[in-house]
Amino acid sequence: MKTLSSMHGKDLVQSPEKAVIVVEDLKKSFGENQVLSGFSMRLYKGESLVIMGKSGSGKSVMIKCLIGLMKPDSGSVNIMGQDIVHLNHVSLDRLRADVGFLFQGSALYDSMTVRENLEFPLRRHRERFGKNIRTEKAVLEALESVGLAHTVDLMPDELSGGMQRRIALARTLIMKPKIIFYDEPTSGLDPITSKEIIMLMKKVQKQYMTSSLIITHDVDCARVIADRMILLVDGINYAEGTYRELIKVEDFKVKAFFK
Ligand SMILES: Nc1ncnc2c1ncn2[C@@H]1O[C@H](COP(=O)(O)OP(=O)(O)OP(=O)(O)O)[C@@H](O)[C@H]1O
Repeated sequence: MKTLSSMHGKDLVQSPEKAVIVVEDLKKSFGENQVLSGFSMRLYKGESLVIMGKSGSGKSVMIKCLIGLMKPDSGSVNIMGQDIVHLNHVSLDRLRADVGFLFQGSALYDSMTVRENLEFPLRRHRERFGKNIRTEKAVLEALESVGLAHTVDLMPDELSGGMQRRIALARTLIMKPKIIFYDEPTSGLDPITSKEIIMLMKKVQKQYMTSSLIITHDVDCARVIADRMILLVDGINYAEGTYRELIKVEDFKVKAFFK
């Protein structure tokens, strides 16, 4: 099989020691259905890496293997120096505090105010911040970074879909994660709100100096945000490169993404 994985974005420093996630030769099957058949990737510090794959290509399976929710059949996943596949629950939970998630739907708790929604992860990971964390300050800081400090006492159903997504991002940011996983961050949003979310993701990436792994179908989102992209096809990292590099590739499986 022809792979195009040797192409890389040129602008980022991609020395191995700068990798915050290293995935090697990940394989996962369900019975006869081989979903991942040797997927490898690296996410470098400060980078926005977009992974695209068509529906059913195994993006969710891959993410679940990355965060320890699913065990791969073989291969390795290393996040910030820790071997995820063999990590115990306690260490995994601790590591997950360093990794923020913004998943599809990004559900807020309907019965809690915005403030309570943001306080929730702080309480859950109290040992990370100590007893003396100034909760109110942390909540307002996170809300300010998504431009929604004025909503602190509102309930989720008083907010638009785009605002709810931004609050969910604030709830992720309050943990000061080193890596953020975004799963379809613009799904279900209109084009203008999608653009706002993408610009916000770019802004917080700089402000919080995070590394981002973004799963999306949205080519416009990828074009704007990706420092580098990986196309997941046939269970492998079929093609890798910047948006500009990939749109020039004369391979029908790659071209299918940019039609
Ligand atoms: N727990 C499971 N048991 C059996 N098969 C599964 C399981 N989880 C996923 N699969 C299969 O793995 C394949 C990939 O599914 P996955 O959800 O990862 O796709 P995806 O790329 O995330 O798709 P989408 O973009 O539509 O969300 C599918 O064929 C799916 O049926």
